[in-house]
Amino acid sequence: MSPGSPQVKRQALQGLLMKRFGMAVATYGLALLLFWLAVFSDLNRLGLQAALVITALVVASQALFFFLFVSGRNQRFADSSLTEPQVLTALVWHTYLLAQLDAGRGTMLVMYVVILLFGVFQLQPRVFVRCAALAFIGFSGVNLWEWWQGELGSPALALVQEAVLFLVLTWLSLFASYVQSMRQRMRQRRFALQAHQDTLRGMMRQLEDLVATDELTGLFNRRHFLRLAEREQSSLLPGRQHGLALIDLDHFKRINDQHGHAAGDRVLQTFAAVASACLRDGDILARYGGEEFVLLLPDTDADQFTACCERLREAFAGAEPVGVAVEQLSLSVGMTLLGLGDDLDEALQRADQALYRAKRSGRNRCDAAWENSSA
Ligand SMILES: Nc1nc2c(ncn2[C@@H]2O[C@H](COP(=O)(O)OP(=O)(O)OP(=O)(O)O)[C@@H](O)[C@H]2O)c(=O)[nH]1
Repeated sequence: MSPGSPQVKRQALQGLLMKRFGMAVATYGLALLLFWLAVFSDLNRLGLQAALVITALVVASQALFFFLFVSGRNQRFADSSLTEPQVLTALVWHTYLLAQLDAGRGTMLVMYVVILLFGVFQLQPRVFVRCAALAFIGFSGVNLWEWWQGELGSPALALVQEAVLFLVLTWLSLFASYVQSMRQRMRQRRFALQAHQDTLRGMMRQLEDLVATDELTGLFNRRHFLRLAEREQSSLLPGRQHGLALIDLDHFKRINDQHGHAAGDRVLQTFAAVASACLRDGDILARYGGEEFVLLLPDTDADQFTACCERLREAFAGAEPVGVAVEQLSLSVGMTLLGLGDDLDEALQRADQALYRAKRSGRNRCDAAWENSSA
């Protein structure tokens, strides 16, 4: 599984969500502690038994969320963090517990802020306002109900609490909206940056191709070939060898002189196309310079390599460059083998000497210099 794969990303996100849920549970723990302090200090209207039932229900609601996260079922929801349901559940519990308090109600108002802070970074402004409104309506409902029942101790104090809660919730909603717009802007910047990076990467690739490629034939150039050949040589297994050949088109000067430089170029392109078609994917063919080419055939022996070069020579002899009426095309090849400890320059010199012999013996042939290689 690669680090960037969707599964790994999902696992990392799930880990983060579990951590955040752990924070929420810890906050519940503290809130329940305060609740029980209120129960034992007679600030709470609930009896011991009712307090126990409420505590059990609160724990059960958190157990449900825990189950959703642990089983991965949270991922079936549009927002897998389940922030809104968690915040709403906490608001409902908190409002209920506030309703059971007498004098301590004002002090515990601050817990609304703690609950809503969980949604500041995750909830859309609209959803956040909805949650804040629920908190305010819930608290106002408690006060109104008690006032209606004639149980509200101090209506003036309740009014001040309402005003403070309204102010704090309004401020929090504005803050949440600001945070969301900042996040949106940062996300857009990140996308723009990623797009720039992709463009740069594409340009780098194009540049690398340009630096490695011969413009006329589309084959690798000499410098890139030497780099690839060294890499191939270092990956050779002991006792195995690569085939190395220098290929030179015969009487190429004559083609240029008789048909023009453009026709000569087309013959070079024809060779590149014909030779590429004769070779396999892992074989490395490059333009070594002028009308000379170099071939590296990985992991081969003298017989297989000779057969490959002969096939290539025959294929070129039968080629017909478009728009160039050349009587007879031919090439000469100098072959050698390259072992693990061999010097690449020396191997190229061996191939060059074999090529020289092929030319001297009348061209249109393959000659080999196996003798100094470990063949
Ligand atoms: N059209 C064209 N000609 C090129 C290019 N590069 C080198 N040449 C020509 O290739 C010719 C090579 O000539 P020579 O080195 O005498 O070799 P040759 O005529 O093939 O003779 P042998 O190799 O002995 O068979 C020269 O005339 C170069 O100008 C190129 O990119 N395009």
